[in-house]
Amino acid sequence: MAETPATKAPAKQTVRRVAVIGGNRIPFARSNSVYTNASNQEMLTAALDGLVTRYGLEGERVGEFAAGAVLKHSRDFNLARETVLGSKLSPDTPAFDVQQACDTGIQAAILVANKISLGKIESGIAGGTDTTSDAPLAIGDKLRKILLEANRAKDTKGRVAALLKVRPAHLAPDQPRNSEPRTGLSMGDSQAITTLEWGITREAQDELAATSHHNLAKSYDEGWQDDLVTPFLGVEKDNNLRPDSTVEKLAKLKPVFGRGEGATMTAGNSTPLSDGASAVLLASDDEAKKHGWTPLAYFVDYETAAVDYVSGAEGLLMAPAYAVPRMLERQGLTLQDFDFYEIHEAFAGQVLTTLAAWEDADFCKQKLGLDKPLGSIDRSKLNVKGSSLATAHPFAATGGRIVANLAKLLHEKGSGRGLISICAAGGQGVVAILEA
Ligand SMILES: CC(=O)SCCNC(=O)CCNC(=O)[C@H](O)C(C)(C)COP(=O)(O)OP(=O)(O)OC[C@H]1O[C@@H](n2cnc3c(N)ncnc32)[C@H](O)[C@@H]1OP(=O)(O)O
Repeated sequence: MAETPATKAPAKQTVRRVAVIGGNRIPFARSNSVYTNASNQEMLTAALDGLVTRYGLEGERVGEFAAGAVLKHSRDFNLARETVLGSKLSPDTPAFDVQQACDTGIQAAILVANKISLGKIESGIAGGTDTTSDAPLAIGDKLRKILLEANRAKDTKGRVAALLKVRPAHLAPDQPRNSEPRTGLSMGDSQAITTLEWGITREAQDELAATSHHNLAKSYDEGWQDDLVTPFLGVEKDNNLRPDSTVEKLAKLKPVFGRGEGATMTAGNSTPLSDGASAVLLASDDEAKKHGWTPLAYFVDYETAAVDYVSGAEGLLMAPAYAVPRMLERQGLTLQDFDFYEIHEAFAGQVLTTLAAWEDADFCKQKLGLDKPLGSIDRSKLNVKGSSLATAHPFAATGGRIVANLAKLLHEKGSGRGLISICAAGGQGVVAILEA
């Protein structure tokens, strides 16, 4: 009998492991310092081209480039593709934009990893960039509506009639806010509530901040940050780094989030607003072999979670505390089965409340449905090369920094497993596991 579409064998479905080949970033910078004239596209192109040069991809097509920025100008509606067109990659490389607030970078990596895992592409690059120095300013709603009306008018009389409605107050720009639309609270003020609820002390937060600076400073001294794309606009190092940070110095800073006696969050134990970009190359084993690339680590699993912070049922930045146990259960792992923990330091208070929640029997029982607490982690394995408090946190660039850092750490160790945890605005969180 002749083979028909209906009698043909089912289409091939593949699930493959996904290698992290390597990543790089430009040095991160505090807002309104050294990158005031750099756009998202320039920074992302620099991070991407760094990777393209390092892995011999000039003029080549990769399967896909997924990237994003949290704050985008309207001209950047097609940021990832425009970045490819301005880069050393082949213009035949497809690209698409991703946005999940501070989880943008890790989500971009997950999307690329899934496509590789399913056999749809052989390699891909994930990127992220953000600038708060070159933030998009929009015109206010009232002026925008008047201008649209003037644009629609059929004749000069109609246009003039519309434009005459403009009042001086309409000229105030609409600028991006660092606050949640549904609560009106900034990320910092939201976390200040959670920090207070969990009884996290000022000293514990300052200690975590000082450790982050010391770990990052040590990594520079050891030459570990050798894959940064430098100099970028003359910058060689993250300019937020303060190697001389001490708990005593940090204790002198005034609280900037929360109110009254319980306010413990300062500019020293919070990430600063900042600018920067990162990119990570992922590939199948076959593709890595073809190019002679040594995989640094493999993506094993990922999970996302979201919490109801609007009603106050949970803290804004607590989603990773929920995502991690789901992923651990699926993998049959405990919280202690890791050699490295990369927990994004949005605020020292966020890291410490997450760790406290995992140690708390009531939280683990009532909110996670577990018989016993997840327990403590070995703090000497946490953010060993520094994290966002020291590097700074250009929102969408942080995921790529963390994936690349962890993959490099696992490769150097030659074995083992690492946990990634990244909280984001909107009460969301993305977590992942990498293995050597
Ligand atoms: C999911 C997420 O990631 S949520 C997180 C998203 N990110 C955010 O919300 C960003 C939050 N950060 C901010 O809004 C701002 O950076 C703030 C409000 C914390 C601080 O802003 P600013 O007041 O402009 O900070 P600034 O850089 O001036 O620092 C204030 C002071 O702290 C000092 N300082 C900061 N870090 C340190 C340190 N490690 N050691 C000693 N002093 C320090 C500064 O020197 C400065 O001192 P000065 O006033 O004597 O000059």
